[in-house]
Amino acid sequence: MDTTEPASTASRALPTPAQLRESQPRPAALAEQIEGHRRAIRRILTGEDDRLLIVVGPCSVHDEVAALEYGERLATLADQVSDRCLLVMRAYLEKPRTTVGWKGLLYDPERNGEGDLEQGLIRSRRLLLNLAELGLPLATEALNPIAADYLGDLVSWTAIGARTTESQIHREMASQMPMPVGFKNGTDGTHGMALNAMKSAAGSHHRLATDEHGRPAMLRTPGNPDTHLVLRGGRGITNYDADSVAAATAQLRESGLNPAVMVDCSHDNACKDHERQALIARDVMAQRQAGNRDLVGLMLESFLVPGKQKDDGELTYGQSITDPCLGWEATEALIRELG
Ligand SMILES: O=C[C@H](O)[C@H](O)COP(=O)(O)O
Ligand SMILES: C=C(OP(=O)(O)O)C(=O)O
Repeated sequence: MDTTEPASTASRALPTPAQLRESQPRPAALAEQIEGHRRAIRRILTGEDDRLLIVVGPCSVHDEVAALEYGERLATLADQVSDRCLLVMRAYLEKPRTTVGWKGLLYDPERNGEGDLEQGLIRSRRLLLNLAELGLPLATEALNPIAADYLGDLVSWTAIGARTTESQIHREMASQMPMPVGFKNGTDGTHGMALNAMKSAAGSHHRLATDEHGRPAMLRTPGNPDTHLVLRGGRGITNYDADSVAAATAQLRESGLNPAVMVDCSHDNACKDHERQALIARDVMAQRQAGNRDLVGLMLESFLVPGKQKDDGELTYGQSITDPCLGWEATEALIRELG
């Protein structure tokens, strides 16, 4: 028998979601703005609004100053293209890792491996408030269900990532979310599990969760009718081409689900080559122009400076430390061309 003691686990109390929200409240005008953004996204998903939904921004936020500068530029562009596109900024504070790695501003804001969830939560909420004040709708990936309780009131569109689409816990969480939710296809490139996720999230669940005061609670969820599929490729297979999109939308229809699809131009669709994102976006637009109105949205990973860098010394301002991103100039030119 192995008698080795497990490594000791240190515990640090955190503010409750209610306490954090109270210390950094969402003003009433912002609440109205966010509800308006959620409605606008829903209208695109149901086809009532023909504009293109574009979720665009850094793979991850590691530097709030650079994220805010990006947000300012995006807000200006969003106004200029608003007749054709609805731009939603990726403000991703939690990163799912294939094995291990930095998990995002929320967990380890100083990126020194020590972790500081209290500061991470405070800084994440402050950043979302500052970005929302720019008038931008915001997107995040909801990874830890408890984190969503601290930040979800500031978010207009949520992703459930490729690594968690099959998780019942995430489907239950999505079923309670007050905003549209995109389920990514799995990391193997198949989309069946995302369709199952949409069916599950549409229904009501009894969730074992915590309430806004951090107390364990049984929550009965209302079900979320505003979910959709995000095609992101997987294991060397891309799935943004017309045949793959047609196969996915046919299956969505057969399952009685909304056929509205977003193509993630990054991740396995781009084989992690950020420059391919523009080619993919143009291919999707050509499909739209050829009459495919099930294609309602695009996701782009984009930051101020193109590419990515290792986080092991002096950093280049505005460049990703996770997946490679399009730079600002290429992003702006591409978005002006789309729609
Ligand atoms: O979007 C970011 C990454 O693709 C995801 O977090 C996985 O990253 P990793 O494979 O580098 O851990
Ligand atoms: C992690 C992400 O995507 P995926 O779940 O598709 O890998 C992401 O969009 O940051």
